[in-house]
Amino acid sequence: CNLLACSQTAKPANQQSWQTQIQGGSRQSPIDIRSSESVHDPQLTPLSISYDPSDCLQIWNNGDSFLVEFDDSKDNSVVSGGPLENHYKLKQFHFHWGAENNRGSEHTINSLVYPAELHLVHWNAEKFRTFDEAIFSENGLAVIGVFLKLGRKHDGLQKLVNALPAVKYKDSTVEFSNFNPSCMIPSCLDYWTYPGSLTTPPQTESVTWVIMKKPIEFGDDQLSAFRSLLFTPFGEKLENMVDNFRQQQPLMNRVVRATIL
Ligand SMILES: NS(=O)(=O)c1ccc2oc(=S)[nH]c2c1
Ligand SMILES: [Zn+2]
Repeated sequence: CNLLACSQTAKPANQQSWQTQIQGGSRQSPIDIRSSESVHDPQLTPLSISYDPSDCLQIWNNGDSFLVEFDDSKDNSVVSGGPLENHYKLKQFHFHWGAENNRGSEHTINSLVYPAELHLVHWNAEKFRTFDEAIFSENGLAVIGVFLKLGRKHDGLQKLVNALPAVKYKDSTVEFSNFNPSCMIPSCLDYWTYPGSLTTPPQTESVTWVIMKKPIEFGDDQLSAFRSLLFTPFGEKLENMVDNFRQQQPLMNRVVRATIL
């Protein structure tokens, strides 16, 4: 399923950047992935992803995005393999999107922007005791990024979309159960991987990024439901939750590796 060729050599990273980055940050996210500069690594095995829908707990509007949160007290929803040395537990997933269809994703592919991007956030439960400890630690997190493009309505996503009006306002939560995030993983498991950071504060450099090469499709009405959420709490000025993505950061001294499965 690999449609994007990648060469064997990695060119020197772009050292200049006009964009802001945390003081002294050398591995910030997101980045623009230049497929021709990615390095095919035959040692990258397929990801092993297994989620238990009964671990799904609630949806929370945290004022940045809406987080679908999972019970990480058991070992049922985990990712391993690929570039990961350990198994990582699913903590939450969320999205980033634009006010208009020409922007929204955080990562870009050869400068191509998608209207939205899904982040499945996992933490290294073999090395750390809690998620909060992991976000400040090397190899603490593994985030799977999946691009969303507009097209056919995504049937699996509709259950989530139907729950969004209940979390319209910042700091609202709603019970949400029996949802399997596997329905949002593309059938083609080819990916790029690189060492990076959280894309929102504290922007700690604790993330192994795994960006799926193929997007999933979802419908205009589903994206409109994302855009109907608010950054602001009940009773305050209405500000639609849109354009909640960070600008691309300099690659600096990093190589993006690619699978060809
Ligand atoms: N957008 S993201 O890089 O996936 C991400 C994931 C988990 C996070 O926890 C805090 S705190 N900020 C976060 C950002
Ligand atoms: Zn994110």
